[in-house]
Amino acid sequence: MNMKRAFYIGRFQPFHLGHYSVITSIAEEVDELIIGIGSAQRTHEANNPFTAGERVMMIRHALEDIDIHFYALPIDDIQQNPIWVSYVTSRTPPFDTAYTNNPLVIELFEEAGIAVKQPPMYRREQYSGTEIRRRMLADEDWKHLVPDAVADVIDEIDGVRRLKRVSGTDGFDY
Ligand SMILES: Nc1ncnc2c1ncn2[C@@H]1O[C@H](COP(=O)(O)OP(=O)(O)OP(=O)(O)O)[C@@H](O)[C@H]1O
Ligand SMILES: NC(=O)c1ccc[n+]([C@@H]2O[C@H](COP(=O)(O)O)[C@@H](O)[C@H]2O)c1
Repeated sequence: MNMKRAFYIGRFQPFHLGHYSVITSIAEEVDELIIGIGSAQRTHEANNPFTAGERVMMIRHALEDIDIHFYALPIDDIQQNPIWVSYVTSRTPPFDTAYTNNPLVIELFEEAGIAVKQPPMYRREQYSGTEIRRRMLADEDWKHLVPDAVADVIDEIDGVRRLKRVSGTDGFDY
């Protein structure tokens, strides 16, 4: 059986409806999708508030209604860009296409001879991790920008409170 398998990487801090929209499109093109949870080691930081395990939960629950077989795999950063693609492929199922808009990731995959597809940006002004974290810190509405299941995970882990604490915006100095 010749399976069409693709790789989609992001930090997913948090997983939002832009990511969801990309994955629904990819699901129409491939049999299986490997979702790389990048910078897996980063957590409890203003730009990376959620753990790899929490991001696995977000993705697992958010994609329950999409008809695709996927693997969500945490991938730590390493210091050497030239061997990053080998590092990724050494811990993922085999794939033939990488989906990303990150210029460094595009460069590294293309140099390694792996086909890259750049998914079109979907309502980027709102569907952006940076914008969602900004709204969380400012007590503005953000739940409509993520799948309901992701909002539930963030509530369960008290994620907004953590983000405020690690960003130093809860009234304390760190
Ligand atoms: N609204 C969107 N529509 C389509 N693709 C998106 C959208 N937002 C992010 N992506 C893509 O998804 C991949 C993973 O993105 P990432 O997890 O960095 O989200 P982000 O919203 O860009 O986060 P941050 O603002 O925290 O950097 C990247 O290739 C990114 O370009
Ligand atoms: N040397 C490395 O570890 C290396 C190189 C390229 C991308 N990455 C990671 O890939 C991910 C790319 O995701 P984004 O497109 O969301 O930035 C990030 O987590 C980034 O740190 C790591």
